[in-house]
Amino acid sequence: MNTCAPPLVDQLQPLPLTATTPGSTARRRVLAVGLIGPGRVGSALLAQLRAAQPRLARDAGLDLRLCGVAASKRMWLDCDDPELRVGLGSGAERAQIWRPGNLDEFAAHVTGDDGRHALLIDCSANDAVAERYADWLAAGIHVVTPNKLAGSGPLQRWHAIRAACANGGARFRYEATVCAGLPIVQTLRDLLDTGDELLAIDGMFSGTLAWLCNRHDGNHPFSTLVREAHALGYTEPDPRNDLSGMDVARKLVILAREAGWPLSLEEVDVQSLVPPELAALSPEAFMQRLPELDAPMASQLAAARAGGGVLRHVASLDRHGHASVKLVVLPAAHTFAHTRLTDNIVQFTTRRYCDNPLVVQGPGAGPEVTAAGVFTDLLRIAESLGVRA
Ligand SMILES: NC(=O)c1ccc[n+]([C@@H]2O[C@H](COP(=O)([O-])OP(=O)(O)OC[C@H]3O[C@@H](n4cnc5c(N)ncnc54)[C@H](O)[C@@H]3O)[C@@H](O)[C@H]2O)c1
Ligand SMILES: N[C@@H](CCO)C(=O)O
Repeated sequence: MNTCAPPLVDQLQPLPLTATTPGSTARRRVLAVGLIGPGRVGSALLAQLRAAQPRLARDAGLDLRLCGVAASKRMWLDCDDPELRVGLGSGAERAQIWRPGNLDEFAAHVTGDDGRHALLIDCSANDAVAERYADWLAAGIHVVTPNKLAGSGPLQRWHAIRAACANGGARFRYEATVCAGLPIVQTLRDLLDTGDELLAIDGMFSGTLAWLCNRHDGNHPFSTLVREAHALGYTEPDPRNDLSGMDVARKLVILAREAGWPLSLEEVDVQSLVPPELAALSPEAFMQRLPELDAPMASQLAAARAGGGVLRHVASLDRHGHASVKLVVLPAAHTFAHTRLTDNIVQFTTRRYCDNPLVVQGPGAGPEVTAAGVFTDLLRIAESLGVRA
């Protein structure tokens, strides 16, 4: 939800992404795009792509062609159509012709047979989609995703994805898997590529838990706040992934692997806020029993306050591969105590940034900012494309 007034910069002419003369076709590139997972993030991204298409064509010579949208059971092809409505609500369904979902057909359709550049965006939280990345990349299709399952899943699959990129030349970007739209993966990449050495990463990596810690002041039951965070699009599709600490653990694994450390999810020491008796329920049954978290969370809050501290969800990773995720009590003067709303904060301690770590901070969850992170990845790939079609 974006409640900010339009910034002044919107009134200025945007700068070109590449050195094109407006209207010139000298550097005009076509990028065919398919979106998988039109949920909260996917729908926000569709809206952003639609809004940016004319500007990108005019100022950057980039012809962004939205060729299809695939949901869990059905897909819609040939949707490079100004009438395509975003959000895919009931009105949109009436306006579109859906076919049964088939990711092979979907990828082939986006790729086309005219040698154009093709890019698939996975905005699902589905492992079966992540399982396809290596094949798509090997076939020359670029992949962009906020889905953490490939980056934090089996190491063998992760290596296959990296190998497919190295061998096939297609690019895989996943900035939005860590802290939504914040530049975390790219910052780490830049540090390492310029010869710095990572010593540790510490911070708050959950927008949902940051927001819950900020809002949980004793005036509202914790369960009410979790429902609100879900409705605002901050949580994972199943909020237990946030409350269990597993979503943050996945982010640590993604960053560790980026640094070349072969960390696996099982190696992260994670403290869960979900009691064992609620862990195996269906998502719907879990949401019904959410109030069972109210009393334990109220008592954690009271204990923190009694000691003059605040509750914060903190994660750490060091160069020996030790990774931990937990709810802690911090002194009210601590840097992490002064974050707002869904703020994430990530501290990189490196050989260069040693006495005073490099810090990135800002909103770390929500459809708009996450979609913007995905869009940025798309643009980074588009910048590197040659003219083909
Ligand atoms: N919401 C955030 O703030 C945020 C931030 C960073 C990353 N993410 C990640 O972005 C992704 C999407 O999150 P969301 O909040 O939009 O979730 P969502 O549940 O709103 O959307 C997911 C969509 O994927 C679809 N889907 C599921 N399986 C599919 C399949 N096999 N093929 C095609 N579509 C399928 C679902 O039907 C749904 O429309 C997740 O991987 C999440 O971890 C979300
Ligand atoms: N559910 C996640 C989204 C961003 O990855 C969070 O709250 O941080």
